[in-house]
Amino acid sequence: MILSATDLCKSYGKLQVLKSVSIQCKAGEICGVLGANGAGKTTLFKIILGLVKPNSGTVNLEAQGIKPIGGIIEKPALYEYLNAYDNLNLFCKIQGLKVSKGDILNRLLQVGLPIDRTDPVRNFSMGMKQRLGISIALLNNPKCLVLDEPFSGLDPLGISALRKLIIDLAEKEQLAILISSHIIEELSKICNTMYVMKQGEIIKSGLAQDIILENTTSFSFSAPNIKLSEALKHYDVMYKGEIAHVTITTNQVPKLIQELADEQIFITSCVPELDMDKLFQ
Ligand SMILES: Nc1ncnc2c1ncn2[C@@H]1O[C@H](COP(=O)(O)OP(=O)(O)OP(=O)(O)O)[C@@H](O)[C@H]1O
Repeated sequence: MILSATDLCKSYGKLQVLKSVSIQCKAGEICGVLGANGAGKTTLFKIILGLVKPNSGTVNLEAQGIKPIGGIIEKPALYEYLNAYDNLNLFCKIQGLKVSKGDILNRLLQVGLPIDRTDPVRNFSMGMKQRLGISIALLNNPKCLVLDEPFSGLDPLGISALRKLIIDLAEKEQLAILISSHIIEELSKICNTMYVMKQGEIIKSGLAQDIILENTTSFSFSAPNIKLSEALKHYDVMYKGEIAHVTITTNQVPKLIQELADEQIFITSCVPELDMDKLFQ
């Protein structure tokens, strides 16, 4: 296990922000922390990064080297008036790294940044700033990367490009990556494991796929002739055009698809719909 945080507690005055939080992440794993605003995600990440001291509990990092962990909290801290190259060069100096011009250009390429952009990073899109932030976080080769709400403020294309970069870093570099978000769809597409946080406590944890399926109480089925189904009359169903929203558990889905196929209704898509109340119960 690269990262093991155990029984972390943190209070600000009377407010208990973290109540015995334990979390683990291994090499090559992308681990999501899902929680509503104020659940304590940023505080947890700050403690893991060593920026805030917990009242009790431990953070153990199984990594050698001068920087076992790197990360971005809230948004990347960049020198807005410098260009990407100069930002990276300056952070290399701050972190005591001797690098050539070629190394810096390679690092920009690694995170998919154009090396011909010489204008200040204040002109950069949020997605480009996140990439540069990740490049800075990766200096000195940490084994663990912590990204607090990395998708916030990005458009769908930016989200998908950043998702690809994060998956590559986990798979190719075998980094242990911790990501927070309050949007489950963002985490479900990228995480292997997931922790659900509510008011400073971990209320659920496990494989991301299992958590999603266990908390899915309805599916939407699409087919051009779905409204003609007799089988669906035996289910709790609501129609919207060619889509039927059916209250059904995951293990009932194959039977329903078979019943529909027997009626010559061939499903073109079947999408699980998470029950957020159940998820945060
Ligand atoms: N330095 C601080 N002093 C006092 N209270 C704080 C401090 N930092 C965080 N808090 C409080 O701790 C709680 C958890 O905050 P935190 O930022 O960790 O939550 P979060 O899950 O990251 O929320 P968000 O998704 O809105 O960023 C909030 O009630 C917040 O106001």
